[in-house]
Amino acid sequence: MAMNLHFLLLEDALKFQKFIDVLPLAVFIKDAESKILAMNKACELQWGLCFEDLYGTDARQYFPADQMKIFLAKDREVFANGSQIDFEETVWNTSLKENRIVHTFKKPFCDGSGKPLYLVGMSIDITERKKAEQRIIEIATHDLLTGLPNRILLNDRIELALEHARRNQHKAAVLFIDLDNFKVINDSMGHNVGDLLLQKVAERFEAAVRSEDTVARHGGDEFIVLLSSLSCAQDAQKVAQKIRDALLLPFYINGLKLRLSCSIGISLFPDDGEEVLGLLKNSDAAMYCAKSRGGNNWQFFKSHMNKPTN
Ligand SMILES: Nc1nc2c(ncn2[C@@H]2O[C@H](COP(=O)(O)OP(=O)(O)OP(=O)(O)O)[C@@H](O)[C@H]2O)c(=O)[nH]1
Repeated sequence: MAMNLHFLLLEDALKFQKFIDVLPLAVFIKDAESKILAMNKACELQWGLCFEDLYGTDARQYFPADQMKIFLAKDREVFANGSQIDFEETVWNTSLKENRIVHTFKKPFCDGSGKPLYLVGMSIDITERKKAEQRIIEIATHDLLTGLPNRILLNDRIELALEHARRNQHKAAVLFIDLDNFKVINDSMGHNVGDLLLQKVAERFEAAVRSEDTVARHGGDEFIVLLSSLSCAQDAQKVAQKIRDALLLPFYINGLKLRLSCSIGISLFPDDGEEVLGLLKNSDAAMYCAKSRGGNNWQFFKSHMNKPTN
């Protein structure tokens, strides 16, 4: 029997157990020392343990120390405040041997004077929902082909980098990269080869920068690299050089040897703009300048680059 409710008669206890076993949510009852007095079938499944495993033994052998700490702290909160709490937590499932994310409610069961005697817990497994939410966020913020951050996430990262740079009086740089003559590869080798090449290009760019920097796909054959913390403009130049050189090594796709180059425009924070849009626009203008000089080079933004040409 998954309970030790000494305050109930045996017959009542059996009935009570049957009632709570019908519930699809995990239900458990604890005393003021956080000892489990009862749990239902759904709770046994959620924790991968049966009542006999827990009754009279030390629960610390089943749950990781950091989880136990939270379980006990939340129990104490309920007994101290006498009110219901609800929160998300991670619970180790002993039989699945994996962590599950659950939404737990803990409520005191009080005597006539309002003194908490027991704790009634109810918990719903939200692991799959969390994974689905995570997947939706992933899809909404990343480019499907390369797995790189997309424009939405990039804008967020630039905002954060600018905030950080303002606070710490650092520079930051936006590098606008456009592949040279990529259309020729698509047209001559086919879109599939073009797709594979874009994936490999993304890997090369990522390998060329530090982990705290961001490489994003802006769309088509355009990429943005955000250098979030620079001490001087020369550092941006060094990275641009590295990125350019990284592309010059040949790519091998389906037995084909392909060569590629890119044009890079660099805008600096705060020199060339203090906001996301301005920095992107100015790095784009600098990239066009690099392209107009034959590609395979990089240019820093200069104010005349934004002036219309006749
Ligand atoms: N394979 C593939 N091609 C893409 C994708 N997105 C955009 N493109 C192609 O990328 C090419 C970009 O061409 P353009 O912007 O004209 O530039 P370009 O040929 O690189 O020429 P320049 O920029 O002037 O050097 C076009 O052929 C697009 O169809 C994609 O997801 N996969």
